[in-house]
Order: sequence, then C-alpha cells, then structure tokens
Amino acid sequence: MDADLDELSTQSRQRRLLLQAIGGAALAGGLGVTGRAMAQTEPVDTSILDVVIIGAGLSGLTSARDLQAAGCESFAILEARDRVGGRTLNHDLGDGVISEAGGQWIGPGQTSIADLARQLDVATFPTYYKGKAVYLIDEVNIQEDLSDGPNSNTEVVAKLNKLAEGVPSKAPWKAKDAAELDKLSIGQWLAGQGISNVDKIGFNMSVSLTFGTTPAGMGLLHYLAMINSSDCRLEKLEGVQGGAQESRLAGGSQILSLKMAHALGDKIRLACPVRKIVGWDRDVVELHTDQGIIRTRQVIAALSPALCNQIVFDPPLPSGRAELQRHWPAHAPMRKTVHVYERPFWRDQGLNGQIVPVDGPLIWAFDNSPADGSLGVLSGFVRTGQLPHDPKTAQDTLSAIYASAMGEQALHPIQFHDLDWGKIDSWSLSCISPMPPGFWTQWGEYLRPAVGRLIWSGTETAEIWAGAMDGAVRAGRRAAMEALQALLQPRRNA
Ligand SMILES: Cc1cc2nc3c(=O)[nH]c(=O)nc-3n(C[C@H](O)[C@H](O)[C@H](O)COP(=O)(O)OP(=O)(O)OC[C@H]3O[C@@H](n4cnc5c(N)ncnc54)[C@H](O)[C@@H]3O)c2cc1C
Repeated sequence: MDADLDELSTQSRQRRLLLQAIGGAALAGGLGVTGRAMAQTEPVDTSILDVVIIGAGLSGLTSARDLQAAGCESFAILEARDRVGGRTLNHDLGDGVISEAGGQWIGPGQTSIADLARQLDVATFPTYYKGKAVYLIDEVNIQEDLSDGPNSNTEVVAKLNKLAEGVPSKAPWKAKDAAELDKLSIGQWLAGQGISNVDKIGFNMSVSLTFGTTPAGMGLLHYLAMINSSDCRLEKLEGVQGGAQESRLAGGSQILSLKMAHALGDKIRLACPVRKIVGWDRDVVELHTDQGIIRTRQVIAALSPALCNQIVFDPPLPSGRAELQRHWPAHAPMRKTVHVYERPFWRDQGLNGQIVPVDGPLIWAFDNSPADGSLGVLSGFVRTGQLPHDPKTAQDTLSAIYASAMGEQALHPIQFHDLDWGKIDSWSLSCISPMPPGFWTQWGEYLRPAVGRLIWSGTETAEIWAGAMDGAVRAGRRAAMEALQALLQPRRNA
C-alpha cells in the first residue's frame, strides 16, 4: 500500500474505532484494534496483546467491556485474586439473600454506575431509612433522625459547601487556594470554627464513616474535593435519601462484576498477580505474573496507586509518579460485619437500625436487610483495631452494643459474618483513600497522565466520585478510550 493510502486507511480506521467506542457498538467478526485476529488458543508467552488490564474490579471490567464493544478482542484482564469484583464482594446469607461486604450504595448523580446497572439488568432498591437512629453515649441512648448525615451544624456545613465550590474534584491541586487549604487537616480547620463538642462528635463520625479516618488524619483540600464531587453538598455525600447512600443493587454490588466477567469469559485470568512490568517505555511491554510473562502494546492499571506501588517497574517510573504511589495511603482498611436475625425487629420500635456509639469498637451499624424484609440484617462498620478477630467474641461484643440500642432480641443473631479488608490479603491495602494534608498539592499532578505505555485507572483516578463504585466505572470508561487512542498513535514519548 502506498503511504497516502496507508494514511487514509489509518485515519478511517481511527475514526471508526472511536465512533464504536463512543457508541459502544460491537464489530462483527471481532477484529482486534490493530486489525489482527487474536486466536484464544495461542500460548500467552508468544502472542502480543493489544491491551492488558491489571485488576478485575469494577474499573478493569468496565474497560474490558468497552474495549470489546469497540471491536477490540486482543486483550486480557489479569486479576490477582481467584475472584472478580475487587472491593465489591457479596456475603451469601442463603436462600438467595446477600449482604455486601464491600461497596454497596449508589445515589443521585452517580450516573455511570446506575447506567451500567441498567445495561446489565440489575435493579436497584431503596436503602431502608425510615425511623430513628440510636446514638449511644456511655449509658445514654438517644434516638435521632439522621437522614441528612450526622452533621447537625448547618452553618459549618454551609461554609464547607461554599469552600468546596472552589476545589475541582478532578484536580484539587488546581484550586485557587490549594496551597493554603492543603496545609490543614479537617480537624485543624474545624478547631478554628469554634464548634461545640457535640458537633465535633458529628464530624468525627461522618469522617470516620466516609473515609475510615479521623478529621485529624485527613486533608481539608481532599475533603472539599469530595464535597465538590457531590454537587458541593456534604449532605448529599453523607445522606441516605437524596444522598450517596440512597439505593442498593439487587443481588448485591458484586453482581455487576460477576455479570461482566461472565460475558468476558476467558479474557479474564484469575490468580494471576502482576509482579513486575518491564519495558513500559517501549513498544511492547512485558508483564511478569505468577502465570508467566504476558506481552502487550498497552497496559491499563485498574487498581489503586497503593497497589501499583507493590509492582516493580523496570525501568523505574518517573519520580513524580513513583512518589505519588509511594505516599498513597496504604493502611486505610475497612472492616464490615453482618448480624443476621429472623426479621428486622427494630423496625417495630420505629427504629431504622442505625446505631451510632460515640466510642468503642463500633463506628456505625445500619439496616442491610433484603428489599422484602424477609430477614433482618444489621451490618456494622467497626474500628478494626478495637474488635477482637475471634468470631464468637466479635459477634458477642457487637450483639451487646446492638442490644443496648434496641433490646434483648439483638443478642440472638442466627448468623454472623466479619470481613476485615486489611487482613484478607494484600490486594486491597487502602479501601477508601483518606488523603492527608499536603498530598494533593505535592503529588496530585501525577495521578492521571499516562506514563509510556501505562494508563492509570481505578476509582482513585475518576474526575468525579473518586473512591466510589461510580468513580470506578467512570475511570474504566476513560481508560478504555485512552487505550484505543494510544494504539492508534505512533509511539508516545515516555
Ligand atoms: C468496606 C467498603 C465499603 C465501601 N462502600 C462503598 C459504597 O457504599 N458505595 C460506593 O460507591 N463505594 C464504596 N466502596 C468503594 C468501592 O467498593 C470501590 O470504589 C470500587 O469497588 C473500586 O473499584 P476498582 O475497580 O477501582 O478497584 P478494586 O475493586 O480495588 O479492583 C482492583 C483489582 O485489582 C486487583 N489487583 C491488585 N493488585 C493486583 C496485581 N498486582 N495484579 C493483578 N491484580 C491486582 C485486586 O485484587 C482487585 O480485584 C467501599 C469499599 C469498601 C472496601
């Protein structure tokens, strides 16, 4: 083919692929992006794939789905665990009932995850919230309406919401006052607002729940970026009705990943952790895994920067990106328990199942019963270091707390489950990233830009709803598009 025709063919192919990626139409015949047919039977060590995705969480699976929809068949997903879903996981309670051990709620504005659920035929149902929550303060038991989140100081919330308008969630480091705001922790900022002890308790709870840390441990700039992401309304970030906790997915959040994985079939390689990436600055990259070396033209890393930091890069990554990964919070695990009862008995007392002790091992318990209320399920977020791991002791300790909030019936669960994400394996590390003061202004600019053949994805890279399931889907979609574009470009400078 002469050079002009070749160029024309490349341009038209480029246009066609991008249109397909945008419209999601599948190419009949399943040609790879580069036009090569990829035989599934070829040994992995001799073939060169167009794209390899690291991580079969929501983000990686969404990328895979979009690649396939665009006609790219030359790809694989490498997953360290022997299951898909990453930070979404269903506890099976029997008879088709599940309780989510990881991510579970979605809400208004989280249109990407809602759209994915619709496409996969997964219905949503409202989180149970009717009735009062119970605050436990020493021996005192106070019943309150908590539907807008735990912060009752509307003046301070309004001030935070206003400040959040100036902090773009996609690049908090670009806020006008970023340097000043990033010097402070939320705790330091709150201390300057002259708030009451009760309000301090409210903020302490809300930050612990949403970010798994205390106001002293998280940067104000990060907090404002998260509020910005939820329409500059902290109430929306933390609330149930009209907020990010409004709905659940029928069948549990992991069902989205299970359905995507089913359609992707043997594109997914489980128990295949990537240990080393060689030649990310060359045309063909080698991924060293527990199942051998896999070669590819383009890599999508669909995992948190803390997990990327466990991978060896040869040559080493540019220092900005390497430092971002090294400093990413890697010890922010979450621990979630499940008490199952014959029925949600607390509802008879006008309670919504939410229990909020001001201290002790429980951060917050909530009603996680199935939509039809056929079982009573109380899930609890616990302070991971403060509850023994022995199942009987953990169950009894929490049952006693539940009983002090809503009566003796709570002492007799019929099932108990416990998942400490920091203990199961090394493939989560940081469930929800509570960025400390100073982080974004120092390392933020290195979060998203691709490095050589490496495209960074995972919820942490989302422009809105980062850290949430919605962010994972958004990041996955963007990464697939970036990979398709990169395959059509001449070699990028590292
Ligand atoms: C307890 C808990 C509660 C949550 N609650 C909510 C909620 O209510 N609503 C909400 O929206 N979000 C919630 N989240 C967050 C949500 O679950 C995540 O944002 C989302 O699932 C992240 O998806 P991801 O694909 O970006 O990352 P992940 O799910 O972390 O996927 C990354 C994948 O990469 C794999 N991996 C890691 N290292 C390697 C390697 N070297 N090689 C190969 N594979 C590797 C991992 O095993 C994992 O499967 C919660 C999370 C937790 C843990």
